[in-house]
Amino acid sequence: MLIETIARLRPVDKSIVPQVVDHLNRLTKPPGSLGQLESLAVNLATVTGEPFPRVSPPGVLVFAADHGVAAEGVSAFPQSVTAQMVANFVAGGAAINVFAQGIGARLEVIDVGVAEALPADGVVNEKVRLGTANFTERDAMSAGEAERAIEAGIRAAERAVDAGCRCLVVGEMGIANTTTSSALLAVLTGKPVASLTGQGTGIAEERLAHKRTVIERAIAARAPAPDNPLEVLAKLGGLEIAAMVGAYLGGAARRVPLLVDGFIATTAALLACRLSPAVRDYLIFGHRSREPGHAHALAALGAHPLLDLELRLGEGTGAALAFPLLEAASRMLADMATFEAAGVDTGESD
Ligand SMILES: O=C(O)c1ccc[n+]([C@@H]2O[C@H](COP(=O)([O-])O)[C@@H](O)[C@H]2O)c1
Ligand SMILES: Cc1cc2nc[nH]c2cc1C
Repeated sequence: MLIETIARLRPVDKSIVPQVVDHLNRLTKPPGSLGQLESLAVNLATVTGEPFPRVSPPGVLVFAADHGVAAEGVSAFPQSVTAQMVANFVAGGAAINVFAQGIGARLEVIDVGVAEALPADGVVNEKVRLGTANFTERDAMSAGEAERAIEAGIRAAERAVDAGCRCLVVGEMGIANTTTSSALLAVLTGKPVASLTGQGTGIAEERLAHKRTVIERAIAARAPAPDNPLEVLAKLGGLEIAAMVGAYLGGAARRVPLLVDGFIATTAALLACRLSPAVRDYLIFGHRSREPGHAHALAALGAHPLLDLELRLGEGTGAALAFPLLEAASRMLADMATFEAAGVDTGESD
């Protein structure tokens, strides 16, 4: 399924660009005056292959899993919070529930590896294993498990598109997953661990040095080949990150715009692009996270996020908050009057 999805994935069709730019320049505004909203509209057209792309309704996918490295004391919160927050997602009380409702999204919560049993109702059970192993001691998971988690993500993206979603917001929940993401990024980018490691849920400054040491020790012990993204993912984790990789691959194969969230989501996006570079064209970056490593992850993808609200929550919240800008770009193309139709005189450029 992974191989077939990658084989189906094509770069976006740029032949539509002149038609869309021409239309944008006929709309009742000085050419280019809607700035980044205009480039966003062009992007949406190339992704979907439609001159009047539609992005509603969006689908929000929240992948949850636990991380064995939590045992090293790298998070400000205990591992139990992952399962408890999944229960909160099901009950509708988390930030992502509120923001998803605000944009009329279909929300799905997928358990790919929460360490505890979860209620059957309201969570898609794709549990690959009960959390990853502590990667300071052994590989986080096997290559087969990484592939199964990726495939759970592909299935989730396909379910959302089959249900009518025209844009995907990909989010996550997993205590200690900033440690995993920093380790992944250090290997994938070759940048020093210190520059990629931050406070996550809010560890004290003193504990940050310990978090860095844990990551450095783990990378030295696991020594994954940086040019083998599946090996990097299996050795360092995590299960929800693998599933997000799958959601990006599956969504790109179905030609829907993919809204990337914060630090963890961007790390997964980088992995997806290493597996299949064509994915890059489908990614729209929702926001810049407060987590310091996010800037490096964004730079590795040549990405410029839409919002900078100093968020550091995850769950897909920053991406969901950026969705109204995509909706605005889509409506601008479809609903604005042209100079001709509105009887407005054109300017010097025509
Ligand atoms: O999205 C981000 O940029 C982000 C930055 C910091 C923390 N988080 C969230 O916080 C959790 C990971 O933080 P930590 O400290 O446990 O590694 C995980 O559930 C993420 O969703 C998310
Ligand atoms: C409460 C809480 C909510 C979260 N949502 C995503 N990561 C989180 C981490 C914590 C601790």
